[in-house]
Amino acid sequence: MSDPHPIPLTESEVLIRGFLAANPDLDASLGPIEVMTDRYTNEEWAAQIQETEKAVMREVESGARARKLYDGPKMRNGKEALRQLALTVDHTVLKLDANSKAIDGLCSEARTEEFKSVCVRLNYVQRCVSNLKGSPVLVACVVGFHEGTQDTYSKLREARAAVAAGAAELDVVLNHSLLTVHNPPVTPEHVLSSKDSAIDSITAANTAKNASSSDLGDEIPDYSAIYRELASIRSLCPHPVVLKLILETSQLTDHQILAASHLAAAANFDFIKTSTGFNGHGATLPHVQLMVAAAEYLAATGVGRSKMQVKASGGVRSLETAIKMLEAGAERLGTSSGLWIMQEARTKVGEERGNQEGERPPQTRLYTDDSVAGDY
Ligand SMILES: O=C[C@H](O)COP(=O)(O)O
Repeated sequence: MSDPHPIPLTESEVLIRGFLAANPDLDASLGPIEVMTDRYTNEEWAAQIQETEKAVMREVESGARARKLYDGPKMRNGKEALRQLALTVDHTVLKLDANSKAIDGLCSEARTEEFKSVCVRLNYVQRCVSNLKGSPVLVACVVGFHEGTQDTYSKLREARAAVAAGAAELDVVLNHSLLTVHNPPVTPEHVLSSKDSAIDSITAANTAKNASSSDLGDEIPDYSAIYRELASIRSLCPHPVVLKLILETSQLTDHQILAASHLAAAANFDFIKTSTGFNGHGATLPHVQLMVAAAEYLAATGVGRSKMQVKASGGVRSLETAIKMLEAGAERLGTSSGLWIMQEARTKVGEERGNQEGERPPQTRLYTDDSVAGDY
């Protein structure tokens, strides 16, 4: 029999075809698949990323980016501001010990507050979809959470399963270890001074170990492998599925954040998102500014089909932080403190309007631990 594919398949194509062959039942639900190819070598990606970095850093270092303010919800606008704010919130529960009751609570709060979405792990997607039937609240599911180091095939399987269960949005964790593999060693002081959980210290210690075992500081990271993974997920989860790439910015240098942003845009992701909330610090203002600058530059130079949005997540636990992130250009907030933020917003609206509209929600429950909002 003659070869049905006379042109050699790219690695993305092989991965996607392999996935479809192993999952024939998923095929019908996929819709038209545009198989995205591997496109460039690592050196070619590196050259493009360098251009992006030069342009974006020029703007950031001049101070122009930090001065740029976007329209956030203005509390003096009362209910309209509350509505706008709520529509930026992905109401999130990702703790492993979350139970069905917490998930049901999350959904009913999201309905009441009219949040944009609930963001959960795969095992709760179906439950959320059924809880939220008939409401505009979307269901978002994390993929590769929270390390991002799972192999591409398992991320594809997870992503497809989430879509099949009714998820409208996928928050995919970048395999950031592919970017940081050649980082210089992290100092033991850094590991010890980490204010993060024990798990983060282990991650940091491993990163340090990996970094010190290689002496490859000048090597180009495997950009092709990152692009291949993102392009495969995009191919198998076409629009209207919204794809967000969680960069885990606490683990990355500015250069690496820009490289990841560039690859996400090239693979037609819809959002770049700062953090999982489980590894290192969460969203910081400078990182959000950097990512917004990157998204704008990449759109202006035609990388990707449309402009990526930025989601600030991890440690967004107060109205003040939420508004700062939105004014820096973030368009979505990933937070487990959505109720608290809305409560603060209602109080503020009440204050700014002579207490006319200062009603409070019936309950305020945090889905986070008791740690203080990060001074990021
Ligand atoms: O994506 C969202 C984060 O996991 C939420 O983090 P947070 O619990 O610090 O709000």
